[in-house]
Amino acid sequence: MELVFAEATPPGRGGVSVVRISGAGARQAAERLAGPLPRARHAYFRVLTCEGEELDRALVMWFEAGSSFTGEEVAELHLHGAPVIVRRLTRALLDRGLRQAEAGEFTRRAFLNGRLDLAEVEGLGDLLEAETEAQRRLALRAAGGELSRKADEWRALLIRAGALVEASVDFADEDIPDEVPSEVFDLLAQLRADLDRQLDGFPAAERLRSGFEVAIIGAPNAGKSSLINRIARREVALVSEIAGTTRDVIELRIDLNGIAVTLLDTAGLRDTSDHVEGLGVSRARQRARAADIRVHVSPSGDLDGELWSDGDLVVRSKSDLADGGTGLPVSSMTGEGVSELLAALDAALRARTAGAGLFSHERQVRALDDARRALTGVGGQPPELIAEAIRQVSASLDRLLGRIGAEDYLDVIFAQFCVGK
Ligand SMILES: Nc1nc2c(ncn2[C@@H]2O[C@H](COP(=O)(O)OP(=O)(O)OP(=O)(O)O)[C@@H](O)[C@H]2O)c(=O)[nH]1
Ligand SMILES: [K+]
Ligand SMILES: [Mg+2]
Repeated sequence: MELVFAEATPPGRGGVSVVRISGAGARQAAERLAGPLPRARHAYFRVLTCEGEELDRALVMWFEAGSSFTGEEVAELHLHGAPVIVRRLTRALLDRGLRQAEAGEFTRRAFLNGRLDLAEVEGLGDLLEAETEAQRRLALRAAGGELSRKADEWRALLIRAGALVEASVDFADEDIPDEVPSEVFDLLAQLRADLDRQLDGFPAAERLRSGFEVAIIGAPNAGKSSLINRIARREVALVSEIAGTTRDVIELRIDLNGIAVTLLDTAGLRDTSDHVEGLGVSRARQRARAADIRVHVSPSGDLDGELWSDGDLVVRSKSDLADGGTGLPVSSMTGEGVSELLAALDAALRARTAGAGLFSHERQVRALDDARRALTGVGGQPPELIAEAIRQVSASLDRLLGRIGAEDYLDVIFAQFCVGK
């Protein structure tokens, strides 16, 4: 593999900037700048020199192939965190024929070298993007190999079942039908139940990873935009006494006690002859339907019967103006009821995350679903068919971990990584 390098820390000023070099010869490349670095995984404080000129004083270390992040020989230079130093070093490394790494290239190399499987790569990508505690926790489990261990567990079970099927085939006597031992069916039923459980837990896990959507809906002037502004503690949406102020859907990303939530402020729902407002209203309905929860807002505590879904919340807005009525009293003017509303939302979302599984990506679930399909109907067939089903499930698990069929997907996933990762 070609020798590549990149700044592993975010570009800009900081305490330190770390430049990582990966590939055969990484140590030598570092030694040309820093002098001899006899021991792997030892930090050396060195003067870096380039063309006889001092470049920086840095902490330098290297890792042998097989015990680094990428699996290749890696050197790390911990420089003073000034962009000008990184630029000077970049020039020096390019002059020496090293290439700048592409986005995600270090991780891609780690994957190709078998240091990470695809589920771990996805977890790592999620970890870098995590904004809330729930996202961080879920991503860390995936990056730490929990999905991979689950797949290994399933694989062990398949190997045992496969061996039993194999042993049941009596090659000597082709006239007597072969009996598959019942343990095989027990093992496959166990696998199937586990797959079911993980597939059932996907929607909640997916929401934990990507966030829930909560649509604030109601008639014009109900106070929807005022409410989202109150929650945001800033002016994210225009507010006016004119009915039909909001047209586009306005998104506010919040961290609700660790759960990522996107609140949607929407156009007031009504029949209108105004073309543009009409576009806004149909957009509002569409997004409201697709949302996980709708918060129905009106001064009387009414709800939109057409869009109502179990688990939705009802807010009686402008509670500072009038008493009585149904729904949670909330005033965006005084702030009354806002924290109660957020608490209710938190409880509603938390209830939906209760059965969250480990698998949170569509790609992973497709592989699990294939595996489950291969097991469907496995019962009284001849051993050859059962053996074939076992092979198919194995192939699905290989796809899950990216051992086969990942080529097209790799470019997509690594493009989301930043340079230096
Ligand atoms: N007193 C009082 N007035 C409010 C409250 N919330 C909103 N208003 C007023 O009600 C009017 C409409 O508020 P908006 O937040 O624009 O209502 P909206 O539901 O977003 O309206 P559209 O975008 O037109 O559908 C504005 O004049 C607000 O100042 C409240 O809690 N108390
Ligand atoms: K308004
Ligand atoms: Mg509005």
